[in-house]
Amino acid sequence: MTLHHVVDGPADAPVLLLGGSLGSDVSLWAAPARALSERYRVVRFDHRGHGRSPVPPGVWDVADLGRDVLALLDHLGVARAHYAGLSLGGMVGMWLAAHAPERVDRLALVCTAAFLPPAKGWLDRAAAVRAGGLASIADAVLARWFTPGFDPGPAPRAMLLGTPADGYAACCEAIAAMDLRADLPRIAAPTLVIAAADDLAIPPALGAEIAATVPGARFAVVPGAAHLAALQRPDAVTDLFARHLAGEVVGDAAAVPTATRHAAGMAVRRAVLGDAHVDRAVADTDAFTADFQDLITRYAWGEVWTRDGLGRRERSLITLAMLATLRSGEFAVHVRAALRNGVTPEEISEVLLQVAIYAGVPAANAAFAVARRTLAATGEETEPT
Ligand SMILES: O=C(O)CC1=CCC(=O)O1
Repeated sequence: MTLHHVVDGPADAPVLLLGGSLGSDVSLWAAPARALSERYRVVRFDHRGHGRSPVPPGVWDVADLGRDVLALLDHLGVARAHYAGLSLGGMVGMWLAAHAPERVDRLALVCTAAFLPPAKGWLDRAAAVRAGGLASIADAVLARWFTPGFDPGPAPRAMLLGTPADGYAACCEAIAAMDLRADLPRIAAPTLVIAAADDLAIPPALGAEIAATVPGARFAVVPGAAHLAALQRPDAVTDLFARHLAGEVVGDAAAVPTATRHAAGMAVRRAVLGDAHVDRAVADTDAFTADFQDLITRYAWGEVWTRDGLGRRERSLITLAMLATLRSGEFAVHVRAALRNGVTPEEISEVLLQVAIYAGVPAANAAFAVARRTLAATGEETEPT
């Protein structure tokens, strides 16, 4: 299978591959290709199941999409190329740089993530598209492609609606199954990660996590753009590509420590609260709560829960006492977290006795009730045996 592709620029120039997002085709890159083809042989391609590329039967994963790109390079007789990809295209770029490092020169990753839970959201979207076609999700997708008030004209909707439903759905399923986080430290290509300031589909924090984990990566944020930054701010994206490909040090290394805290916080938050809880919190995040979620992950989880001075078990005991005293709705979540951190039901009971003495019997009484229900739901024994 050969991916549909469009080539611009001199035959003897260095090759730049451009891979697009879910629901896009080669037209996504028309403006950057026009500018960059003065210096590069720009090869824009449609992922399988997209644009004019074939839609192979069956399921596939991001590795299959990456192998399609390697086959395209072979078809073109190109040993090594620069690669830039947006969203799904960036996911393919991370896979390529980690699994075929000899084929990737410089790498640019735009509005993308190495891991994009919850899987259920992607599987639900795939099912909706298989049942009702792209029209059934078009308004929701377009609302996140551009910032409110930006008029992209009719072309992006037509591009999305022109995507084969089976191809789109299979790529949603590939994203549901994707976890490239372990690949990131292996990427040796000089990497520029670009996020869009107003991207609600893949917020800048996820790009920052990539930049924090890929050795030596730089991070830049394009203002005034949402997810399809290549269409909304082609000038800014093209400028960053051009400078990065020319070897200029582009972007902000200072953003990386913040990203590191976010990545570390997210890892601890997942270990303590569980993937299901964190996936729900991430999925519920919107423009109103995004900054708060970022603060919690970076500060509570990335700065305090990660400190060495106390173990997670001790932090859980203290947290239970405080949440019980405050009669917080988060108490049940932290009962489950405490079990994960090695606290026993007997110790939870001791904590609540202490709460009764120092914070008051009513607070302890309410917490005992919640703790008992929560422990029963997790299958923990609460009666003396
Ligand atoms: O369509 C979206 O919601 C955003 C997105 C994720 C991967 C991709 O290519 O687009």
